[in-house]
Amino acid sequence: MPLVMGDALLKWQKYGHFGKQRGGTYVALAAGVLAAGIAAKQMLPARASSVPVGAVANEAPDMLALGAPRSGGAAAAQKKAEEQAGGSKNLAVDAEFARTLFRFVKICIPGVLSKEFRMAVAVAALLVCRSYLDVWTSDNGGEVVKAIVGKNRQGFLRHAVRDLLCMMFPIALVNNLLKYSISRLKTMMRKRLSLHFHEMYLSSNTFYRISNLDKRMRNVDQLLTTDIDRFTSSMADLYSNLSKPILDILLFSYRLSKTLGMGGPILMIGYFMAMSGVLRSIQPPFGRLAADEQRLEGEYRLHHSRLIVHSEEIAFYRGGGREKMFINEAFSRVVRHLHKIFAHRLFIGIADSILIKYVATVVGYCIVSIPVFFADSISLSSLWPASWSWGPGAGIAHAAPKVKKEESASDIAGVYTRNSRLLISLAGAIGRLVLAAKEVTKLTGYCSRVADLQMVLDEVVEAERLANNSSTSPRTPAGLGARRASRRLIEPIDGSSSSSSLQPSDAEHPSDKEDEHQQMGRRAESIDDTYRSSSDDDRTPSRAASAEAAKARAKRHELRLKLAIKSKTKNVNRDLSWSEGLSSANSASTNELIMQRKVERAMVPGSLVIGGDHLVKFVDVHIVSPDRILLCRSLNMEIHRGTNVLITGPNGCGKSSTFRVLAGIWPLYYGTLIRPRSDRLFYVPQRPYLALGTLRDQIIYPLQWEQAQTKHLATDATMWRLLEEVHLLEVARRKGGLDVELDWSEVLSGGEKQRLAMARLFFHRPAFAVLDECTSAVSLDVEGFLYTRAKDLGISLITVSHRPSLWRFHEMLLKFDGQGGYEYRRIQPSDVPGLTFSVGEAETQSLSPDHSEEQIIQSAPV
Ligand SMILES: Nc1ncnc2c1ncn2[C@@H]1O[C@H](COP(=O)(O)OP(=O)(O)OP(=O)(O)O)[C@@H](O)[C@H]1O
Repeated sequence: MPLVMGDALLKWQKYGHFGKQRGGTYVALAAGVLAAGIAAKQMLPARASSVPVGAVANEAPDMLALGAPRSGGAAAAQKKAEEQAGGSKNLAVDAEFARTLFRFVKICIPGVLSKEFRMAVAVAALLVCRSYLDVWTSDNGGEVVKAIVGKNRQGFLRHAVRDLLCMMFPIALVNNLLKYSISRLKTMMRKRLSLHFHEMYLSSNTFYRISNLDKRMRNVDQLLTTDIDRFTSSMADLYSNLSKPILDILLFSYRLSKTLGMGGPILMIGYFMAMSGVLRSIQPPFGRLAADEQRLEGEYRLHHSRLIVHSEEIAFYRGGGREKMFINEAFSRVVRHLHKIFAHRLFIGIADSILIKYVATVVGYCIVSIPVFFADSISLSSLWPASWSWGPGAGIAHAAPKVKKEESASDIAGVYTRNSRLLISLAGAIGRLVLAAKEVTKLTGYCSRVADLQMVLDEVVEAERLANNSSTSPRTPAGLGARRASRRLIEPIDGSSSSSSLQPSDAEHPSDKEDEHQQMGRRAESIDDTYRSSSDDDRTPSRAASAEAAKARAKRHELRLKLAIKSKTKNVNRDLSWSEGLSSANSASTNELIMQRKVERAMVPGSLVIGGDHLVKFVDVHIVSPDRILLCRSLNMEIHRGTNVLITGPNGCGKSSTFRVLAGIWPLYYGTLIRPRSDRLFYVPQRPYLALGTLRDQIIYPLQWEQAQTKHLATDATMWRLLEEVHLLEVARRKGGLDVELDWSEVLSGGEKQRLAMARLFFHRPAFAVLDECTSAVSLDVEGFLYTRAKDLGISLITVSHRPSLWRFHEMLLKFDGQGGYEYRRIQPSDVPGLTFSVGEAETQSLSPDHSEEQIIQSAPV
């Protein structure tokens, strides 16, 4: 840029100062156009040399810094982001986009009284100020040069010293206030949108469903952090990058028209616009290339993060060499892909230079030469009829270049300086406008990603809400809608599953139990019909099927289910079948009778009944994985408070999955489930989650200390007592006590972590606890103590374990066969040689329906 300006100045000196004044003026203007061409070239987007959008957003207000070099790294990063957002999708700027954008704008700027709206108004006001200051700077620059060339000391002092000193404060203030306000606006909008999404994503178990069950959204973390940031930044940039250039172009063109006529600016604008269209049409698919680059970079990063996470295991295996191979291979793939991108950039860079730099210069020369060489035959103003009062020719017949022979060198210099600055500014404004058009395209990409997230969250949250509603009113269309919506969660994103069927696991042998299985198979098919019909419905924009259709489907299912129950062959392996469950209702407590009736009423697929604290009951529940594998069919199991159940079976048979369904984090597709409120059901996994915070925070998780104090009367003494009960007193003292913040998952051993999780269980004292191999790393003696303590507290234990030592703490056995079948029965002494518990005692516990919650709690020592 300085070279070009110097070159132009030399030409101006040659032809303007020493040569003919008129010719010199036009050559000076040509130099200005040349500079403008280069400036505009720097502003044009979407090519290897394109300006980073963020940089432009920040620099846009600073018209004086148009030619300033920009960070290549930032450019690359922004470009990557830009192309990633656009991806390989063709996203249109249409009414749908406008509607979606408007929805998000309303979230970001909730009303005219909001602080975001006030900030947007402030930015608009500052943009207007900035444009007027740009014009003033150009005019004043011209006056300064004119004073210098004309040796006008008074004029120089007035314009170069007094005026500039007076205006420097407002200019600096407006420039920096503008940058500050745009940044604040971005952050404010990001905050609004992020909080909006946090509200949905972190409500209930939506985060789990999104990442584990709903396969449509990948990298939600990236969407919630990076993409929302880019989207709001892009919106704020667009706001400033659209409004200011339009204002600038009008202002600068008007000013230039006073000396050049309107034709010059309009032809230049037209040329840049046309060329940007041409370049875009021959542009390689940078969106797809960048998406691939992101993927390969992601794979490369993944190898590094796996190395960090599993460093200890890899070190034990001495696997550094093998890992180096993985990492180097992944890195080579990145490099090869980058080379491909560079080759594309080489091609587009050549086209870019020719069309935007050199041909633009020629065009600039031609435009300003027309009045010089063809003054008598062609006038720029004659390109438009002077009679058009509204067009570019309006009033310019007399406004054609006003350079008179008698003008002095200082006048020419002043005109030159002002015009060249105005041309540079005009070119910059055109560039930003072109960029803003690109920004809109980019915004469609970000908008579509955020809109996808919004849509999935809407559906998952709605499914969750309806599922909760359905627990009290399972027959209502809302309940059916919930089940349909929850089924949608396992539809793969491409919808291919709509024609697939619910698959039995690979190990299944239908011939073994032909009769029973035929029936079950039919029922599984009926579920699949539901999947098909519901998935078709669900893909329609209205989502909710008509109430009639829902009722009809419910009726069909009810009928099928009744038939299935009626003709069900008795499973000899089951001690407690559904029919027995019904008949035993006579001896059940009133609560149970009410519950049974609820169950009868709830005989439509996938009904959840939130009951009291005394019962967990599965009635014909199918356990289905998110991959639509039927892990267990028609699970019937009844666990009264006070009964402890041991669950066994081969790996992958669905032991943990049963509790995913019980906890409500996997959808209940079929059957009826009765369970207590979520906070009365506790889950202790094999690898306990330890949150960030103190030891106290680990024990009371997920409560905060204030909540824990209110709800459980928690005190420091309780905390120490719990630590003592799980044999962690010494460890706690060694680590610095209750209030030391450490990364507990790092500083505790596997067994210590499991014992801490048991302290958490004892603190919360739920009605039922699912212990999923949660003492696998604990020594046998401590394990026995922990189980005894849990039972003493009145917690009914549902344990998944392969350890024979744990059998004695349970009365019932649920044994999966790994082929979709199971048995649920009382544990017999013969099951485990050397088992030492009293069967009579166990029987009393498990069969006593009158064993009320109050009795259990009262008998439990605290
Ligand atoms: N999020 C998931 N998406 C898809 N399939 C899953 C998911 N989680 C588990 N599965 C599959 O469900 C099946 C049952 O898993 P589950 O965790 O219930 O096994 P398990 O009986 O507890 O096994 P183990 O004794 O090894 O812990 C497995 O085949 C597993 O691959």
